[in-house]
Amino acid sequence: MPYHPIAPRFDLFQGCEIPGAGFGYVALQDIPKGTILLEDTPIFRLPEGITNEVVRNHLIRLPPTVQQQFMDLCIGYQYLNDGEYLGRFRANALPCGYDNVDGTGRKLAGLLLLAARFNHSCVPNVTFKWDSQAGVMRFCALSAISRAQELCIAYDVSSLLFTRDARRARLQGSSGFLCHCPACIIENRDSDDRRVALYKAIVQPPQRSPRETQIEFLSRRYAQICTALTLLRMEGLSHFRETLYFDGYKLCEEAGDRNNAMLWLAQASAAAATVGGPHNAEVTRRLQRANAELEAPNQRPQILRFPLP
Ligand SMILES: C[S@@+](CC[C@H](N)C(=O)[O-])C[C@H]1O[C@@H](n2cnc3c(N)ncnc32)[C@H](O)[C@@H]1O
Repeated sequence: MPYHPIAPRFDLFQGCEIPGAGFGYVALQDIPKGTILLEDTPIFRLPEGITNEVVRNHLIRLPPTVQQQFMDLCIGYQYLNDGEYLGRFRANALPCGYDNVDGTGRKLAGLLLLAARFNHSCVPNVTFKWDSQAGVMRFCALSAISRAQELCIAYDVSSLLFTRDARRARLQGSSGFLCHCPACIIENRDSDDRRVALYKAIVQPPQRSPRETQIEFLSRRYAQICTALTLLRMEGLSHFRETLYFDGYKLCEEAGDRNNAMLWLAQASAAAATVGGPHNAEVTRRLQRANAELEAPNQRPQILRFPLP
């Protein structure tokens, strides 16, 4: 049965001018965390390395109103040399799965006419995930959003763990604009320090030193994970919680602390559902396995070493 995307929730948000960032979306009322805001179907999906002519050829097959909507999209100055079609495509497309039709498995980017109006923020409150079965990109509220707040996605999730200057440089290089989001508009050394600590905890987790016992190392890593979860909250970030909870789960398993492993895994699953929708296959599989194992009475541990923070 063909999938019918939900209608955009224009009862919850509307488009308007955003100072310093062109057009964007703003909440019309308080929006609860997890609310599906938009399911958008790409007008076309294309691989990397295409030409202006290829984009034009896809566009001219579409109805004139769609062509006009495409031509109304913004084109960042660093894409001007690409030509008016490829430039607009590159400035507005989002990653939309892989090419499984021609067997190449190439990464594809898709042009979503409504979603192209989401601005970027380094404190994103909207997340998106490509649903390959339904052929739609789904946008959900990553946190509770207050009335009049702008709805923003992260164009580059990995750069959320950089300092303000590094984030701005990365976005200027990749997307051609100077970020004016709430986290970038004023310099904040404390925020920079927090993001550096988060980068270390998430991207460069520590190795066990030769002087440490295994339990000393696990305790040190556990303290770092708990601190990182607090820092994410202080920075207003909802991404990466899944990774940290999952690391907490593995740590508890390594320590033989199965009861707490289970609790950490449940948190990883809940965090994964918030960021990526309810179907994170790996976390779901491990959760089922851990549930089954915990049902065996002889697996129950006596010691609770690594409780959730
Ligand atoms: C995909 S479009 C988003 C919608 C766009 N604002 C519009 O008017 O159509 C990306 C462009 O929006 C602007 N933009 C998005 N996020 C921004 C931000 N955080 N700070 C400043 N400009 C931003 C930049 O001009 C960028 O090239």
